[in-house]
Amino acid sequence: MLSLSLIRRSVTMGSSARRIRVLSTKMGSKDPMIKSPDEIKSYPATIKVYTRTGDKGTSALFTGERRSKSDSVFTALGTTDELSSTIGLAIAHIEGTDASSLITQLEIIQCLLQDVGSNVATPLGSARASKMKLSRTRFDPDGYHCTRMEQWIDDMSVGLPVHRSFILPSGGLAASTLHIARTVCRRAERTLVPLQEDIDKETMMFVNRLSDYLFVAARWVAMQQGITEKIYVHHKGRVTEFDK
Ligand SMILES: Nc1ncnc2c1ncn2[C@@H]1O[C@H](COP(=O)(O)OP(=O)(O)OP(=O)(O)O)[C@@H](O)[C@H]1O
Repeated sequence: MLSLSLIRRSVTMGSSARRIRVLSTKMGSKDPMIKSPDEIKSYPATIKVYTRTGDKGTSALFTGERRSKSDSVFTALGTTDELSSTIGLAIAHIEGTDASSLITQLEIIQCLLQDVGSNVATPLGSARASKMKLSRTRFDPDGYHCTRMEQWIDDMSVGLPVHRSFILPSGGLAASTLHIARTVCRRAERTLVPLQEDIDKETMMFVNRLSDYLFVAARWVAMQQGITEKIYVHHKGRVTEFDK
């Protein structure tokens, strides 16, 4: 079986997996979505990344429906993609540091964001969303991922310095990148709000919890790396060396 995550990536992130699907259709498979690993291995190594079908400003949902790329669904998909990319950058800054134990969690989250994209790309109210597609793209039905992330948040929170004031996005390259990821996450959440009728409620919960996770993760990384976070101070009347 072609793994579900591969199928999902094909819809949401523009990977070569969709080309595999297109190719398998041409090869005459009854169900183009389901291929054995051996069949996939036998595909030519140079599968084209582009189909040119999106050149006129429309693209396809997982249901096959085509919509304008300015549609809210693609805004949400694109923002989820940005979020995952930013987490990838944070991982690159964490690698090889004292905070590297966090990478497994961040990679799991990147995979879950693919699943979020699949959920978004299969609108619940769409007449073209078959039962099979809906069950494949159902996100976190028992709330497992959200609950696990809450546990991760609680675990990381132990021992973090307590501040009475705002913590500024700071704490070194890795922590600051996680803060950027947090802000992209909040933007992703805002893009999901208009789609609430068409996505699973657990998708909203997960993305909302993820911004909390990224905030705590940024602080935890700074602490692991021995970098002091910057705290908000009220500046009115405070003289700096440039004011003299
Ligand atoms: N600009 C976009 N923003 C967000 N999501 C997009 C965008 N363009 C496409 N997508 C989504 O990502 C998937 C893969 O992207 P891809 O670039 O392959 O699509 P396309 O532009 O329609 O096709 P092609 O690039 O082959 O002409 C699409 O099926 C669609 O769900």
